[in-house]
Amino acid sequence: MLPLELSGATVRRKGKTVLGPVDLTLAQQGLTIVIGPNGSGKTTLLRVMHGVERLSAGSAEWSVPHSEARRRQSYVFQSPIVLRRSVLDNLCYPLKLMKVARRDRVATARDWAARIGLGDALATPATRLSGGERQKLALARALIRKPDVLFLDEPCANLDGRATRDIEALLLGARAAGTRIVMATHDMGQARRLATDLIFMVSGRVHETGHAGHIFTHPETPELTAFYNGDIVE
Ligand SMILES: Nc1ncnc2c1ncn2[C@@H]1O[C@H](COP(=O)(O)OP(=O)(O)OP(=O)(O)O)[C@@H](O)[C@H]1O
Repeated sequence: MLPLELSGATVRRKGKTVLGPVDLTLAQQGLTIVIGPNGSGKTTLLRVMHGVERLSAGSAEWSVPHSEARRRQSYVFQSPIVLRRSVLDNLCYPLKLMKVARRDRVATARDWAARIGLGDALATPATRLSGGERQKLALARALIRKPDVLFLDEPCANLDGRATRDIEALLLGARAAGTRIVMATHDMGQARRLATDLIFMVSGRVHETGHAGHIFTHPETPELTAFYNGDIVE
């Protein structure tokens, strides 16, 4: 379904341009990290790519029809959304929507529960899990569908080191299995650990973009240099 081509993609809200115009090609391979100050448009960019944000101008086109593209991608929010049901039911639900047979659903769900360290908590209501456990469950619910493309909006915000490490391991596993990942983060350490390429947003525009091997060591704009240094960028 890749590449995804954004051409002049623009989002206006209440007369204010919050994104764009953005021209961008999301290539076939890799793990793209989106960074930038608060309000720079990271979430809006992800939502545009995912196809849930109405464009005021421009376009966002996959190499397959929109309906097919939608089916083959998942989105994980910063505040994980879990059903008020058991861990097992949470994991079975996406498979049910995909019409997977019940026995296979349960086997796959058990396998994923074990992978995220919740193998002994199958019957626990998801609402009773810790923040880190809940985020892992939300990620497993996205990955269980084997999406071709996975969007994540700050999935490790407010998580401790261990939960963050677990989530990063799941993401690297998904990437190795062929899932194309696009993720917004505020954590520069995480960006350096995971990114194959970087998109740096400022004021709703793509300010700088490039491959990890180069952009972390040779930022071209003073704003990205300042951002790396932890200075305030507006
Ligand atoms: N529903 C809305 N109505 C009006 N403006 C909005 C709305 N949602 C977001 N915005 C504005 O759009 C701009 C981009 O917001 P966005 O959430 O995409 O930024 P972000 O980089 O993800 O920010 P953060 O790092 O704080 O999550 C901001 O100026 C924000 O105030």
